[in-house]
Order: sequence, then structure tokens, then C-alpha cells
Amino acid sequence: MNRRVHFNVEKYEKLLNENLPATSSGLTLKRPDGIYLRTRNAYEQLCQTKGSQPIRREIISLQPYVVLFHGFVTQAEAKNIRKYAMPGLRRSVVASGMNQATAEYRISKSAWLKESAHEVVGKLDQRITLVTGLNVQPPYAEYLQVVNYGIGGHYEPHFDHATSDSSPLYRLKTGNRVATIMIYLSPVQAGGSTAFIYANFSVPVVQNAALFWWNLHKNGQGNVDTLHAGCPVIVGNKWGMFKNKNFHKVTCTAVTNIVHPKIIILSSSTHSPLVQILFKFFSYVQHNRTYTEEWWKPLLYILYFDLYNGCQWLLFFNILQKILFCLHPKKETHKSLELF
Ligand SMILES: O=C(O)CCC(=O)C(=O)O
Ligand SMILES: [Fe+2]
Repeated sequence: MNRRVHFNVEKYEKLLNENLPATSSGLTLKRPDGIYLRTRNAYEQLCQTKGSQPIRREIISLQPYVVLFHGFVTQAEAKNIRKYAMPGLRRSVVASGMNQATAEYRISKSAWLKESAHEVVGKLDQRITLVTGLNVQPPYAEYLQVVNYGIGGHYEPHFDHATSDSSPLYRLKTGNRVATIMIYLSPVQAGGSTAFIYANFSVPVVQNAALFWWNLHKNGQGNVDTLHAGCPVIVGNKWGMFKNKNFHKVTCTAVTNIVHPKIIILSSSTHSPLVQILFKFFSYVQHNRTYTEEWWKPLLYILYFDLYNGCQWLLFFNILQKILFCLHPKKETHKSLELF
């Protein structure tokens, strides 16, 4: 050690000694008291508990809205899910008119995992709800689907939402797919990215992370910018897990549990008599009240309210009450419409 360095180290150590914390002079460190710290023990414990760490969300794109939640599953969870799905894996299918069929543009195997398959499935549903604010329990959403791509496996550009009324999604009365979350359950040595074609970006496989995006605009129309593909796997084996959140059910959840601003379109073609009555009601109001400019407009965006598909009367009246509140002459602002 040269002399100058030696001198500096001495000086540094002297400084450290001079600025030793109070503990070394016999005083113990004490937490400040204060009523505002009442929850401190619980808070600190939660912060230190493994599994209660904040989720790290990386915003990949705002239009379309695509985010990546890092460390969404643990290594062990990913391994277990692959194990439970393995026996059920079958060649993946795609919608083909009214049916489902295998297709050259989707080369992979997939299996559905119900909550009863293993407790981890329920846990993941809960976690998805926590980060997205969406109720993803069936029947509000589809079951978890595990997908496995071998070398060359891929899924050519497609939309996750239905783009035609003849889609099986409509026939099943599940509504369109409002959002997709895809969890990467394995690393891939080369290839396998998820590419958003019109939006012009791709997301490489990040093991244990979850990619989330909205398929539909807030008005319920499909977002064409979500056209995406699973790129071919070049080296390795890609495992993913999907969850699709369906559309009309959002109406029900949003009313009971106002978690996400989703606007649902009132459709005059819906056959439910109650929807028809509501529609007539809106048309009447629209023609007979003119006190604020287009005040009625947001009302038309309220409900695609398929009462035959699980919404309950109570929810229906809850909505109606809120609508009437919005119609109050003093309420000129659209802000009062914080239904969804
Ligand atoms: O594997 C991917 O990265 C995308 C797959 C996909 O888009 C799908 O299964 O709907
Ligand atoms: Fe997809």
C-alpha cells in the first residue's frame, strides 16, 4: 500500500469512528412512538414476508395497453403447473366458424386447468385479480389454459377477442374477451417472443413474468392494435399459461365490486326484455330532455346487460338507480356516472 492510500484509510477510519451511531455510546435505538405508527408492526411484517412483496409492473406499451408483471409466479409454482397440465395436453385448436379445429397457424399443445386441479390454480386466480382488479373466477372468465410449444411451435398473428358475431364466443354467451393475461412458465433459449404486429414491438419470454393486455377498447370495440403472435420457438421449449377475461360478466362484477372502469355498450339487438325496456327508456329520455348538451350520451354506454347470463335483479336495480341519479337535472356533469 502506498503512503497516500495508507494515510487516506486512516483518515477514513477516524471519520467513521467519530460518526458512530448512538447505539455504540450505550444508547439503544428506539422506535419513535406516535398514533400514526399503530399499524407499523403489521406493516413491517408484511413488507418482510416473502410473497407479500410488491409486484413489479413494467409498462411495455400504452397503446395498446400492455404490461409485464415480473416475478408473477415462483419457480416452484411454474414447475407444479407444468406438471399438473402435462397429462391433459392436446393439440391446440382455434375458432373455425361455429366450431373449433386444429390449424397450421397455431402449433402447440394445450390443457385446461380447473381450480380443483390444484390449490395453486385458485391462488393464481386471486393474484390475477389483485393485479388487474378483475374477477377472474369462472364464470366471469375462462379457465386457466396451459400451453406448450416445442421447437418450431408458434401462433401466427391473431386477435384474442372475437371479430365476428359468428364466433363461438358469442354462441357460448360468454361475451367477448376483454383482457388476456399470459404467464411465462419457462425460459426459452431462443425465439418464442410475443409480438404485437401493428403496434410494432415484441416481448421476449421472461420466465415467471405475466404479460397483460386489454383486447377491447373501453367502448367494447376490439382494439386492432392488439394483433399479436407467439413467435416460433427456435431453441428450447416454451410453456405459457393464459387466462381470458370475458366481457359481459364485467358488468356484473363492476357493479358489485367497482374495481375497473369498463364501459359496457347498450345493444338494441339484445333480446332480453329488460334490456329492451332500458333501451326504450333511454330513447325516450334522449328525445324529451334537452337541458344539457348531449348529457344522455354516456348512458348509452352503460349496459350491455345480459340478464339471462348471470346478472341479478339486485344489480339491475342498482344500475337503474344510478342511472336515474345521473338524470337529475342538476347533474349536468358526466362525472356522476362513476358506475364502472
Ligand atoms: O405464445 C404467445 O406468446 C402468444 C400466444 C397467444 O397469443 C395465444 O395463445 O392466444
Ligand atoms: Fe393470443
